[in-house]
Amino acid sequence: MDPSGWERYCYDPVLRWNPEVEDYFIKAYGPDHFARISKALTRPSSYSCIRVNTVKTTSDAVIEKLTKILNDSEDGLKLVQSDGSSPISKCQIPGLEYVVFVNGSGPHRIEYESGLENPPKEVLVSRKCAEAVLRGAQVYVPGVLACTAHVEKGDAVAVCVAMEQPGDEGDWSVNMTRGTTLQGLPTDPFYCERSGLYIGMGTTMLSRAGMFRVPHGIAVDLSNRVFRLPSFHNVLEGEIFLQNLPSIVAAHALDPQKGERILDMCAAPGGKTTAIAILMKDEGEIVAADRSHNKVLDVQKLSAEMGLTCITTYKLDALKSVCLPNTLNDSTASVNGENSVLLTSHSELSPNEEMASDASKRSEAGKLREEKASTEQLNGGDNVSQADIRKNKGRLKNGRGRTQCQGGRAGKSQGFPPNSFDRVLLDAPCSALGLRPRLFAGLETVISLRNHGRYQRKMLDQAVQLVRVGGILVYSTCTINPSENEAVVRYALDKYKFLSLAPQHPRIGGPGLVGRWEFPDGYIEEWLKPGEEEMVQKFDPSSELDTIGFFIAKFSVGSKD
Ligand SMILES: C[S@@+](CC[C@H](N)C(=O)[O-])C[C@H]1O[C@@H](n2cnc3c(N)ncnc32)[C@H](O)[C@@H]1O
Repeated sequence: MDPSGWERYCYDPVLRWNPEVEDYFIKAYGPDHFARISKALTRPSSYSCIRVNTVKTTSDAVIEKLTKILNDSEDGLKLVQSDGSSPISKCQIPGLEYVVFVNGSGPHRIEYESGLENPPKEVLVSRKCAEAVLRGAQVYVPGVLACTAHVEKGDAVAVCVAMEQPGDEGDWSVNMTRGTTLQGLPTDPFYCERSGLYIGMGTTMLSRAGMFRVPHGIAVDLSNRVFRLPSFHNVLEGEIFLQNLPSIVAAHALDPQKGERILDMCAAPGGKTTAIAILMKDEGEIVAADRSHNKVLDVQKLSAEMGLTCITTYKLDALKSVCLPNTLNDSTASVNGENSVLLTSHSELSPNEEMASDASKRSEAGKLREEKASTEQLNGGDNVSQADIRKNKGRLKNGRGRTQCQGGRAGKSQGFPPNSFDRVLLDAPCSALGLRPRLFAGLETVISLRNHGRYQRKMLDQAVQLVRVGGILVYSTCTINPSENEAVVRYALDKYKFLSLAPQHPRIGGPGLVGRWEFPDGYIEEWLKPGEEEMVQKFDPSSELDTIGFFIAKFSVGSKD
């Protein structure tokens, strides 16, 4: 293939940001570091991280089973490392020996079998589809946007990505009608824009007509990928959980102890909840709450699959997690020693904060829509009717199962009394600007980023009240945005003098950002003070650990008087 062909048919994406956001991140990280972060975000981690359910099995047993599974699969052959060694290994970080890594590989240079003179047949997929494919998924029918004419089942095709393009008014869109025909010629829609956005070569499982006619199924079997990572979909269910390393570390930072009462305020789908339960050897009580009813069911399902019984799930808005004792209503007060079905004292949000809350809800809604597997409908509201309270009370009296895993219903909670938990995890909803691979980041503005921070501070206000004196609060996000990380920590430490940053074990992330930033509109954001930066963990996607971008702060709760 000629050199210009290589340039076109390769994978070398440039992450697009809102210009003001880019300026802000460049100030925060420095231009070179931010360029490295931006590049790292466009790639998947080079390994899959697997948390072993030590309540059911051991890492040695899992390694043995995975080795067999990989050896038996076609992918496995491709995963064997260049020196012939196994791609599967145990994590060497003390305390994390129950974590197993499976190395992938890439980026690989793919032979697209033809070049500019004789372009390959192509299938153009949505960005979300491409991001999933880069993580190891197949190309499914709903993700296909366009395809070359006369493609038949069994044809070899190059798969490329349709990226959002800037509009005249600072907006972004993919102006492409599903079913568009590609010629592989410069006259094609988005011909130039697709350059450097080829993610692999595969074999069509359907003809072009089939791809746009059938509702689901695999459209392309992508056998030759830019990144090769094994897909562990439905593998060793209940025995393993695919989880990013920083998320596992967040559960360790909480340092849960057997017999304690722990609240996970934004728990779904339950990755950290189940990690915490395993660290507690399934002894004690973990209250796992989430705003979304369907997502709470996911937590129940995961808990049941993993055989964990110490998890109680509730549908609860984290902004309304605290119920004050003077709002107790006899008819809904604690039943059987449970103190979760209570009338709630809700803090009113200012218009700005309503906006923040709405923005965050919208971004959550956006994320939800994008999750192909999810069938969830956003819940219309979190208000609890008297009928619901009566029903809930009845269920409790009749003796609810501890994990409520059966029956497909999530108990609604109206909040918990202050100081009622030993430890609280607030793994907050966030801009998710640390998740990898990410091919586009243009939608977040400095205002939306700040609004995420406001929403998180409101949640933290609730969390602080729920931890008992002497207890622990862990705050985490999966974003690189300082407004949602360091600025939230600054807010917490300045507002609540009884909070102090506590050391975390293990500490494998880097330091947080010290300083402040004045936005062009005059808004000043304060980050950490000197001496605080080593107390938090900031996982840098461009660092050697090769993780997602993630942030963890651990607070000790002193006397609240
Ligand atoms: C980052 S995810 C949590 C991931 C989870 N901790 C895990 O490890 O699997 C954030 C979660 O917050 C939930 N959420 C968003 N707003 C919420 C709110 N106001 N109250 C409770 N949960 C909320 C979302 O439904 C989402 O499941």
